[in-house]
Amino acid sequence: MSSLIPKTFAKIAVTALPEIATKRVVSTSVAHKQSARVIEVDPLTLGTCPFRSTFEKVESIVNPIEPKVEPQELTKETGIKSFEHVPGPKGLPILGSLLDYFKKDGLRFDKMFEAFKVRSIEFGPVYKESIGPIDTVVISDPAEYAKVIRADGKFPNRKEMEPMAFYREQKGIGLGLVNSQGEEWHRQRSAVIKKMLMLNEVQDFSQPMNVVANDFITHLSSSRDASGEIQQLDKQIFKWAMESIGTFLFEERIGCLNEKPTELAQEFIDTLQKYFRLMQQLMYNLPMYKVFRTKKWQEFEKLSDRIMEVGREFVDKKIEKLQNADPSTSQEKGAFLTHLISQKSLSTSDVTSNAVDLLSAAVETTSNASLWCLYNLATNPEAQQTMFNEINTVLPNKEDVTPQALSKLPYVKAVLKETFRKYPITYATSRFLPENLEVGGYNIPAGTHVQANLYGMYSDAKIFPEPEKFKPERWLRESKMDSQTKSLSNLIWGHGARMCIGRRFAEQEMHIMLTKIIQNFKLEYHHEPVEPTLNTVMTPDRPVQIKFVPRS
Ligand code: HEM
Repeated sequence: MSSLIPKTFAKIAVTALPEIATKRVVSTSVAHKQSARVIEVDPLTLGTCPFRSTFEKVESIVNPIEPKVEPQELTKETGIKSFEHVPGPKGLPILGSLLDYFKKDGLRFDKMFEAFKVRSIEFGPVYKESIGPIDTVVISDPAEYAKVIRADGKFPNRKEMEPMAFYREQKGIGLGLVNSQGEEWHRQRSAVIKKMLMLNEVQDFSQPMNVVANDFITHLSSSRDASGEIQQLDKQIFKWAMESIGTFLFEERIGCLNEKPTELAQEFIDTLQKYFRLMQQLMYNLPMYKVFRTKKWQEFEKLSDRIMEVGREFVDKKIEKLQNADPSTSQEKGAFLTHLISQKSLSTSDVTSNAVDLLSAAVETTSNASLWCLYNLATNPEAQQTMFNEINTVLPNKEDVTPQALSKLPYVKAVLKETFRKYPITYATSRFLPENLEVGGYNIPAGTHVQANLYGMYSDAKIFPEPEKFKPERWLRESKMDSQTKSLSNLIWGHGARMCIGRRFAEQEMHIMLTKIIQNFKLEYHHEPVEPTLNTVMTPDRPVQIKFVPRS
């Protein structure tokens, strides 16, 4: 048992991208057994990654790749230093630097983004750290990380969300898009990608997003207390996020924003909130649940059972409806579940797993990103006024926020980008290298876990002058920022073939909702500053008490 402790802690410690955890991570050993081959890249399957296109034109990708040169030889021939020379904290045998995270005033797992920054200042733009037996290489130089992006293969490997994956394995349920790997992941992704990343498919959904956002404004208006603040604002935004993605996935309103949410909606919100909270606790703690069924695990299992059950109910209901539908009218535009069910490559269990994956990946991310946006706007009245003026010019009569209107609202988009820069909710990327790679003058062997230190890059004064200031202007077309630096904002969504599949959806729904909030309310903040902490994603460390003053 004692040997389990450092190992499992290490897994937790390096879980920088919260949607992910360790385990069946590296397929490089398999990759090495196969011979190198060139794979034609289908841009649709690959996904759109503007960051990638800035740095290179992808014509072909070699994956999986046979290492052509052994690390030592590479070092001798080219002067590139071997992996052993990568700087980093020394640490103890087996434990590595683990104890640094338990010292008084030391580094903290719930502030891993700060730990990355502190380490990179001490050890440089490429450093390695062993927390337990796992080596992680953290890269803080965008040009060096661009090499990792270029090396991203057709089947990029990332860490799993461990409790979620473990639950599904125990229950014999498909791992779904978030946690599956290799060809299995590709199969799932190919079935979903058209609906999620195609611009016109997502734009078709702007009208229902407007309806949900309008309901949210009504909900906020009636939730204001005597001082104009909204208690448990995070919970209210969570309801919006769930209603928005739920409407898209299940093709029907869930009822989260009703004055009295339906029983199912209320139960689903409570279940999901508890689920995320528990997931965080399980991810950032010893996974004793793998050894015996701890109390927390039993609770997590119960919540997961319920979530899968509700997902299954929605899917079954839809299947029944489709079976009874008139074929000439069953082609619903933008209907996501209908599309998934129609995919011959997916079983009903796959459909349920993917629907539940999308729901859980969508709610926590968009609700926290929106909360940070509102906080930034409330604490930066000038930026808020500029945003209001822009919205008022484009939509003087509070018309629907259409894709056409959004194309004329660059400042609204800049507010979201600047929010991600200040509070990168996914504060680091995660990849297992598919091939040996030179990064920063060191040879990093295939299979190594590497991460881009987004929080470090985004708060680096050499890259973003006055990083502590909230300045959406820096993202506008007319700003002096070079295009390579601008493209860094894309990394919040990951990169390459495995970048966030909900990106277009998330951006559109957040742009619409934020536009409507600023149209209807002036935001004020009269409390102590809020600090970021990790709660699966980067969240405010206390309730955000924003005053919502209705605009006349
Ligand atoms: C603020 C909003 C969001 C952010 C910042 C975000 C960020 C990310 C990141 C960084 C990844 C990992 C990408 C990689 O490894 O390259 C990811 C994956 C994923 N995201 Fe998002 N996400 C957001 C919203 C959403 C939404 C709304 C959905 C669903 C509608 C979604 C569904 C997913 C899924 C399914 C994956 C796994 C994709 C795969 O492995 O193929 N996300 N997201």
